[in-house]
Amino acid sequence: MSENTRPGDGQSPPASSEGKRSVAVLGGGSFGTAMAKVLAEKGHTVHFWMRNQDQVLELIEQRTNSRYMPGVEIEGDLHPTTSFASAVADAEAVFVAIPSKAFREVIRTHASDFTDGQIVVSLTKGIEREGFKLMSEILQEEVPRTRIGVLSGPNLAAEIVNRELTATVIAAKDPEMRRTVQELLGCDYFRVYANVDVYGVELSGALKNIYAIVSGMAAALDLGENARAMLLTRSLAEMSRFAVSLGANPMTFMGLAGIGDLVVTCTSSKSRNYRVGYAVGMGAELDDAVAELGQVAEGIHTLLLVKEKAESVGIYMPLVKGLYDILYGGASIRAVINGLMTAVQNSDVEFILPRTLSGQG
Ligand SMILES: NC(=O)C1=CN([C@@H]2O[C@H](COP(=O)(O)OP(=O)(O)OC[C@H]3O[C@@H](n4cnc5c(N)ncnc54)[C@H](O)[C@@H]3O)[C@@H](O)[C@H]2O)C=CC1
Ligand SMILES: O=C(CO)COP(=O)(O)O
Repeated sequence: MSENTRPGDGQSPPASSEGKRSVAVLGGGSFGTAMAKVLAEKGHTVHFWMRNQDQVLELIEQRTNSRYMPGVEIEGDLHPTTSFASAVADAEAVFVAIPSKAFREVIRTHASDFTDGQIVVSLTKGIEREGFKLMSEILQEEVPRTRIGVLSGPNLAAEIVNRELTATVIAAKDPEMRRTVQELLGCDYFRVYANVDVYGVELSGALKNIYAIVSGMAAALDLGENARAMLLTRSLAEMSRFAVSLGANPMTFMGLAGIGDLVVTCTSSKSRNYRVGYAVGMGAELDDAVAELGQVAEGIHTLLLVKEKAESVGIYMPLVKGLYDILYGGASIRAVINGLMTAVQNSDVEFILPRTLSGQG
């Protein structure tokens, strides 16, 4: 599809003045920029908070964020700022795109700036080490009087900024909140579906990053199309086994936030996690691959936490274990693949035919 014919290009009617609402986006990286752009183009007043003053100035003067989204201009009523309090003060909804490592610290530092009943939506796909907490759980602890939700799905920022057709999922218990987020974000290139399984949607978004690293590695080794399908399917089996054991709804994994996000992240070199896996598969050291990326690849961190958690609750996760052995245990990729391929053969869909525990495959 050419730039001129993209559904959102100039044909997307901006929100009418009565549809114009005030929102905030926290985090000046790739995804914060993409979501600020969607919201501003929809015609809302967007308060865009980031810590870097130079980035704020560039956004004000040139309407670009060249460090994270070179060549992308943001139109509309955008208010970039380093003042957290002024960003969230009048916002009906606050969208948080802060990497998981800094998420609690940022929210805790500014907790008193949030207002009671304000909608706060996490866009972050990661897990906190201490207590294996998801971002919505952190929000619940730090800003308990807000209304909390999670947005997750196959949402590559690099495509959203070009108005390429995208769908996502808002997960929240409160139906009114789900509707509000659908209204705020939905437009002719961005569709928002709803789910009530907050835990499943959120955990799925974090887990798929691990498998994107694995897939990137497999692509570097040119393992073939059958292998790619096997890997994707067994990744889905493994992540859903883990998440369901912790309380997620298995059906969530059939949706956009499950299989949808897994497919896009495991098959696209636009995914940072996939790129890290690819680089390691080509022989790079992990630290060099991450440094070269210059952006967050949550899966590296999530891998450690999930490996630990899976062992502590006794969930069999051979792909997580294999990736951990490669990245942190010095195992060769070929030896790990060989181990996986020669493990005892087991059931395909374990929700239909339960896995035999002796045949850990
Ligand atoms: N980029 C993408 O395509 C998507 C990303 N996400 C998720 O969004 C989250 C954020 O990722 P990106 O924006 O892509 O990362 P990024 O690496 O592009 O940017 C991270 C941003 O966070 C800021 N940051 C880091 N520590 C901070 C702190 N202590 N205080 C204030 N700001 C801080 C950085 O300055 C930077 O602006 C991640 O959890 C990621 O998984 C979710 C969907 C799509
Ligand atoms: O979550 C994403 C797409 O849905 C982005 O994935 P990466 O963080 O690997 O770029």
